[in-house]
Amino acid sequence: MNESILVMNSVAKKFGKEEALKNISLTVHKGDIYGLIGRNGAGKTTIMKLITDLSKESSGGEISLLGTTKGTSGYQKSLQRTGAVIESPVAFNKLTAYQNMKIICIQKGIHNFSVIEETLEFVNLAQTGKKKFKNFSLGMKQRLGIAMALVNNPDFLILDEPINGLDPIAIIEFREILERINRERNTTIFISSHILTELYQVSNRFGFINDGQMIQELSKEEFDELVTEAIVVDVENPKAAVVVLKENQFKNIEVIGENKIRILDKHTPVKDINKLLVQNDILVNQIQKQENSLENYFTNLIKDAGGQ
Ligand SMILES: Nc1ncnc2c1ncn2[C@@H]1O[C@H](COP(=O)(O)OP(=O)(O)OP(=O)(O)O)[C@@H](O)[C@H]1O
Repeated sequence: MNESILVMNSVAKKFGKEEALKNISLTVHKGDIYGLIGRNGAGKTTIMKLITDLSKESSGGEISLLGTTKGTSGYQKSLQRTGAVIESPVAFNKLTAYQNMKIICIQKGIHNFSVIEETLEFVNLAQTGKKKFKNFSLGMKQRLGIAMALVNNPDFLILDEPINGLDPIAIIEFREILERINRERNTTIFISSHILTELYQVSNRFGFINDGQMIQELSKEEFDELVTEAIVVDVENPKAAVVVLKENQFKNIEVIGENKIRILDKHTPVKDINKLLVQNDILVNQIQKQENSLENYFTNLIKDAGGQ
């Protein structure tokens, strides 16, 4: 069975009379890059603040982190093995990346400053020299925030909306860094966003929250299964392709363009289609899974849960 890094069980949080979180339960497994997705005000930051003990939950419920329960003495030790960037990355405007990292090292009792260069290298900030934090791009600021959270090599990394406002190239760079942290440092990552298409690119599991409630938790495979509708094959001779596929028991096939056929059974193995067509001298240019839009899925999920 998968080892759990974070388990929240029926956790609630009220601000005055407002119920910001209503019985939230979620599980992050070791090795996950878990994407917490929810619109503005859904409760993402509140969840992260509860986990990191920046805020107290209302009565009932339980939070367990790296095998310890919040409220017990061991929890602080688990927090020392956790890095977090919540809300926006905080650093001194007039200091460089190196100087900001040095302050964090001192605060965390790390005396071996070689970790600074190493970590800055890891997040592609080693070449920023004398540039001050205030002159960094948003992507650079986010990456410095991560570097600061990584100095003590945490087992668990919490990142609140780190991809907000990044351009597509910065998102790709960001994804590569997260994947490296996850793979090379064995760090489990918990990351939030209100933009599913962006979170989709980096996460392997998802939790969808709306209005303080968990609507659905699922893996990327389960998610792909839900949004995939059909398989589209780009071939040189679509009519011949349909005949060959039908003769070999493939069903629900239609020609949808000059060079395209669509197979409405999303479970058909792509490699079998390719092999069969090539064996019958039909050239295949491309095979693609046709998907429902991710944002549509999210919007419908919220509607089904009673939101607008
Ligand atoms: N300190 C606070 N006092 C009162 N209400 C709060 C406080 N912090 C959060 N809330 C409320 O709790 C709800 C959840 O807020 P939270 O910041 O967790 O949402 P979020 O999903 O992180 O949103 P965003 O994407 O805008 O950051 C909101 O209705 C918010 O107004």
